[in-house]
Amino acid sequence: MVFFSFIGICLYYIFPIFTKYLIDNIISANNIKELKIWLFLGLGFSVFLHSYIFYFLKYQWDKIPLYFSVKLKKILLKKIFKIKKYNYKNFDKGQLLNYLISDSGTYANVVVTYLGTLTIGILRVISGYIILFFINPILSLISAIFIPLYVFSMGINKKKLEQYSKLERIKADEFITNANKNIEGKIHINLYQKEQYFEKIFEKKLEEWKNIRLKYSYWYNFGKEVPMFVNTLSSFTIMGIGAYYVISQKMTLGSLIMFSQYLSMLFEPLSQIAQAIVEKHSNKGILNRINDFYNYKEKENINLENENKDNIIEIKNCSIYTENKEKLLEIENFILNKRNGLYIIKGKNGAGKTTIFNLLTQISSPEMIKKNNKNSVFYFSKDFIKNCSYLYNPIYLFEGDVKTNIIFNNAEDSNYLEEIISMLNINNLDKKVDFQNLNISLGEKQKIHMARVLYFSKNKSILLLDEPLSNLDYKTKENIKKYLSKIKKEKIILVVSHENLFDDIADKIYNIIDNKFLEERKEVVE
Ligand SMILES: Nc1ncnc2c1ncn2[C@@H]1O[C@H](COP(=O)(O)OP(=O)(O)OP(=O)(O)O)[C@@H](O)[C@H]1O
Repeated sequence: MVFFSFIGICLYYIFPIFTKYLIDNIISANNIKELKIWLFLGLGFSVFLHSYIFYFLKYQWDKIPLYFSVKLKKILLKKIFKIKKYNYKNFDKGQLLNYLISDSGTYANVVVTYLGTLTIGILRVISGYIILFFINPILSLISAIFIPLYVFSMGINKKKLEQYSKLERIKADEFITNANKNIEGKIHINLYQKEQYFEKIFEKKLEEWKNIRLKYSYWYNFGKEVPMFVNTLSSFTIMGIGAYYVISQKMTLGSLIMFSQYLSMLFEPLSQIAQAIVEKHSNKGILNRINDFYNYKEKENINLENENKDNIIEIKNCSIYTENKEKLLEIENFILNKRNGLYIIKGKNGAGKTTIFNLLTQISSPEMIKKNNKNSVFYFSKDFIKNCSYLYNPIYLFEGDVKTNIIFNNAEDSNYLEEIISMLNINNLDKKVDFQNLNISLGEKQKIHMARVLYFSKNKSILLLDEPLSNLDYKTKENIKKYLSKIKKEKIILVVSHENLFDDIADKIYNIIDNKFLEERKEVVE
């Protein structure tokens, strides 16, 4: 690209020579015949020059930030997927959407434009200056005085721009989060006729963003205009001094006009450099946060206990706190050895049942666990997550048919899939799941969810089921019961349920009563 740009610069430099020739040789000699040739050549050259600039410089240059931003978007999504599950809650959804949709594009544009403009711009400034020096050394030296002034003017609003660019992004994130909520909640909002209420919140967020954006825009345009002022000032001054040279016949008019054309060619890259520097400052907020996110390092996995081969789970004298540091429950003794079976956890709403599952699968932070004394233990086997399939709520359906929603892109195990779907009475594997999942009923969603977790549990030894019976019909519930009583011989199944349907096939029942995790029914060892 630098090579193509260099050729472009050389071609560009031919134009002022045309002008000088026109003024000093054709106009002064009243040569109409040569004027026609001049016009013809000039036109041909302009077409060639601008075709070259359009294709090799503008179009090819444009590809670079586009390719870079596409690559960056892919990298950022990978990074999002790598964030530990329990740290994910610390990220704002709007912020992550902004990273993927807008910030990555701006980042690529700013970096590529900045580096490109600096390299090509400096090359153009140096070569342009050499030409000016050869035309008129004194005028070129006067022009040089303006260069440091120009450079200084580029950084005049640096601090303000950086400050507002950071703030602008924060407000944009909040706005995107809110916009996303409105889109997701549209039907609910309509049902309660609360459009005005949500519009007000939306407008408030929009207004906050707009006000910061205005301040940002003020400093952005101010920062761009100061170098332009230096530009005008310099060409104005130099033309005045040049006019003196022409009047005192030390320079021809053609040379002065050629000089002024080359001068504008010198100030053009300088303006572009100034522009690129202003862009860099004005997007500092984006550059910094993308860099920070890219370099984001997470705390190492908190190692809870040493490997204990006898038990799958061993929790003794521990308290579980919520993310807001409120005590949720105490577990005096919860030991699950490697004996297969069905274990039920009960308790009122908000007692902490799901939290236990989330802690075991590291969706909730291990920091929520507090050991009460030195004999306390919070242990689950290291490969717990690897060996477990978890019916995690809320239900997640994605674009694709029902079958894809069950097996993702896994190779199809037809017999196994058939066994699951007939047990769950699923008969619409080809049905497309629409944008809002409106064409899938609540019970159908729960069945797809259940089918997925069972399909993925084939080679796993632990199954965690959080409210597996929600919205299901009686027949399907009975089928699930039969199915679980069969597979409990091969797996450890932990179930959170408010229903008593599984009680008679359960090997043990736990209950959370008054914030205490208790064994309600001891295991019957056959
Ligand atoms: N990610 C979280 N951030 C903040 N608080 C949380 C989080 N997860 C759980 N909690 C708190 O923990 C409490 C217990 O939630 P949990 O989902 O474990 O209850 P549950 O026993 O499964 O209830 P339910 O039967 O209603 O599903 C909640 O009231 C909530 O305040």
